[in-house]
Amino acid sequence: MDINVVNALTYEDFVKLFGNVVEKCPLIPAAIWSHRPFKDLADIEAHIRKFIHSLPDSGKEGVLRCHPDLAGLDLQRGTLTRESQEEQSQAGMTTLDSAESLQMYSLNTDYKERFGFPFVICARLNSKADIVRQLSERLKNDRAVEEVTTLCSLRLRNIVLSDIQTKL
Ligand SMILES: NC(=O)NC1=NC(=O)NC1=O
Repeated sequence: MDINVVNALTYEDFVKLFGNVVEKCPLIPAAIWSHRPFKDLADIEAHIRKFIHSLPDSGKEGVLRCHPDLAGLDLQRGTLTRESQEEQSQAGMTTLDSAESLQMYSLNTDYKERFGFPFVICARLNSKADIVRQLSERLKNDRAVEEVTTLCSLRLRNIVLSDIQTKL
């Protein structure tokens, strides 16, 4: 998709197209719209990263809390966003056996109790085994915001590198 097409979008169409590049945080594309015209896709990504990293810790934690647990209640209830559903199923979260589901529930619960926000990882870039390993390891330390910006970049590319007209 041509960056000039993105730059010509109304505010409403821009948020309609990019509103969920950061899970359930339409505020972020709504805020960076002010920075158009964008040079290219990387410029859009840079503005989103800058916005997220400029947030106070409470704001960063709020962004993390907008992410559904992997293999959590939203998945079981069928209430995931389209993007999350695709990402979680691609990472094997929809085909866990009962022991794996229990392990994910237990690790996610421990993680939220320890940090006060959910474990977030870019599911598209990790296998089921990677996710369990990272979740276990990160119970010791955390790099969740980097995962959010990586996740966002993949969603952004998915939109920008596809046919814009079909999404408006
Ligand atoms: N807690 C999470 O990491 N959730 C997710 N990661 C993804 O890539 N998609 C999600 O829904």
